[in-house]
Amino acid sequence: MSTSNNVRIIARVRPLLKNEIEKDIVVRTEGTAISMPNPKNENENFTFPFNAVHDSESDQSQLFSEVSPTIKHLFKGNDVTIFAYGATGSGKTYTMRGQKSATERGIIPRLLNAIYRRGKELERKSEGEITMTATMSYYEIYNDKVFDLFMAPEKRTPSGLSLRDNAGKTVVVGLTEKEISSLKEFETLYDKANNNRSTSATKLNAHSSRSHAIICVRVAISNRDTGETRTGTVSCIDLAGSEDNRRTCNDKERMIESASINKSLFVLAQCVEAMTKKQNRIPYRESKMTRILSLGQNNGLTVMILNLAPTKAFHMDTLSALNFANRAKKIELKQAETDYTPAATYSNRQPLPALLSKEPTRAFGTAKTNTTQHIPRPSLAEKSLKATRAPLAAKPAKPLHKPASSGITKNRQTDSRMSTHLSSANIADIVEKKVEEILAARALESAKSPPPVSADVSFDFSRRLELLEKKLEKKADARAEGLTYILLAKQHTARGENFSALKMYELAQTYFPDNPKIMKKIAALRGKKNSGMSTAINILSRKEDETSIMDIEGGEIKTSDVKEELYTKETHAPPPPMPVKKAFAVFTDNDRVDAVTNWKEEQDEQDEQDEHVHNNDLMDTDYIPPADVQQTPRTQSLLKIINSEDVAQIMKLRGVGKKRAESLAQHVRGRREAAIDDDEDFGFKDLEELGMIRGIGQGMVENMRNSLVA
Ligand SMILES: Nc1ncnc2c1ncn2[C@@H]1O[C@H](COP(=O)(O)OP(=O)(O)OP(=O)(O)O)[C@@H](O)[C@H]1O
Repeated sequence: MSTSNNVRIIARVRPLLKNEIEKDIVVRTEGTAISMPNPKNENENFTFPFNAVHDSESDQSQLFSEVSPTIKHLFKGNDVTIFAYGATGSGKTYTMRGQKSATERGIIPRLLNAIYRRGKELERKSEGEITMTATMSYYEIYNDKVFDLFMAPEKRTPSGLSLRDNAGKTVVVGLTEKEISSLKEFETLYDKANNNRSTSATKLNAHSSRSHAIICVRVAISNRDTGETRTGTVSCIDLAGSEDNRRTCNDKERMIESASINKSLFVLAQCVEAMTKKQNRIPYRESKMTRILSLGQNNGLTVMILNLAPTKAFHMDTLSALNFANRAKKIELKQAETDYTPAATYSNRQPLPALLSKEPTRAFGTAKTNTTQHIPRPSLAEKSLKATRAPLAAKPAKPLHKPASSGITKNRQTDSRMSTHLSSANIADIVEKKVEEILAARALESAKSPPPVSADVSFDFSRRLELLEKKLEKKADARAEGLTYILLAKQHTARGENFSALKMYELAQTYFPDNPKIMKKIAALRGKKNSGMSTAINILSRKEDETSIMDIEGGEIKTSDVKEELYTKETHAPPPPMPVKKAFAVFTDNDRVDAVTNWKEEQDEQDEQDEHVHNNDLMDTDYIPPADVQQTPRTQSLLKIINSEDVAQIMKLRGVGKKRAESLAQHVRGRREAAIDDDEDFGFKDLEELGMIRGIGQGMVENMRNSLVA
């Protein structure tokens, strides 16, 4: 047995696609590191070391050599998680699934192939004493709901399948499990199931995955002579792409999908951050995807493939993904039960730099070059196991055919022991978790055999469990929905769409009626309408091939380089006559996550007392611009013209033809019609909001604004 890190992060840069050109390449491989320039200052370079790096020349079989060593671990009865992370169009599906031809098959079919070969070899060598069975389940998480991919979409129940915790593992209740006896059988099932997956075309990828697809293969190795069976599960996850809605030109439905995708990736980032900071509470339960991944919860090996697109068009998304991976790299988990010795066939590798990496995670966009130093230190295996596990680490659930009272007594003992350290909210969590465990055990039992008529489980108790189960499900759904509104609100806030943000917070409030943070945000956003202060606005405008800062102050617009932090924060200023500085950054939702979490890091010390508020990470890290911002006269005139819905007036603005003017007027009309009260201020509130309209953009807004006399 040896000490080893349980998380390996491999970067993979995909080759150029037909429509991409060499001169646009910004991502370079340097041994086991990835380097790319700062989008704001090309003279600066960011460097990120990984366990291994695969450049565009590396083929599917070379990449698979990173994963194949985990099979040994799996056959010893341990769990393995392999996931692909990256922006839309960066090559996740290609990596996990691949193409039909033998050379281009991805990790999943190769893994299955290798499992079969190993199983057959074991059977042959042991002359039948050892046998292997493999069962497969395949599901997707779409809009935070779990759907069985073995089931055709028209047969799905809209609310999806529910999750239960069982002995520290998350179980998807009612999921089809199919035994697969040959590779051929696997391929037929896999192909058929993939047709049930939710994909759609975005501007960035014609077959973009809109869901997280998770394939689980349970491998059971049985010894005929001893009667012993060891079971390990490998989960392969093709995560949905993180994306910038403005670049993908997503419509409303796609935006909701994106909100959900980004929410789970947001929570994933939060989990990773919590693990790296060795926080006791890892918020993995906040989204279904992180719950199922159980990153940092179960004792297993994790291989994360960070897929990167090489060109400038993906610059920000790539930085965001690298930033995410940089955090994940710091995860140190329990000492592995077995050696995890990666294959030595690929040259671009480095032995576990993640374990040695000591540098705290830094935000992107700061002026310094991000080069990680490797400082050896002793293993923190045992310590970090405690740190990375949630304090409520589950004990195996008592099967229901045992006297119910014994299970309950035990739960009580555990709870009272913990209650000296935990808040009442956490105790409620424990109780909820225990009930879920019991329900999960029951779900598993009933899946195996028809429900026994047990004298131990009284009718009353069963009924109580059922009611609790229903209550929990309802609660989870409502909570997920409420969180989605909060996330949407955050996204609108990030884009300066305060009107829509307010609407979203109001919707969220119906799910969390007494939440003081939401109340505060609503009050701030309502108050924003009545603000009256002078402003200097920094707008970070992002175009396909250049990024610049525009300083708008008293009607003057000038372009300048970013000198300090890219993901700027709004700075609060005292009341008039002092001007308030508002820094507004237009960036992707993922960048937003980074920005929010980086901002949070700085605020952490001041905000510690605030932390207990409803234990809600989405709410805790939310950030609302100050309400006290005043617009310049020119901005006000522009907004007045647009909000007038007068096509003739709008057409007088520079660069605006009839079609565009009509479209702008129509947007305003739509907002007016959507307004709830007659006296509601429905018009566009600021330039950023205007720039977010499809086909307008910040450049056009600037143009229109410049055509007005100050
Ligand atoms: N290593 C590679 N070699 C050759 N082609 C690749 C490679 N990686 C990706 N591609 C191609 O790039 C395109 C985008 O890849 P893919 O669909 O896998 O992206 P994705 O990250 O899964 O996107 P999404 O999140 O939108 O589903 C596809 O045409 C794919 O065939």
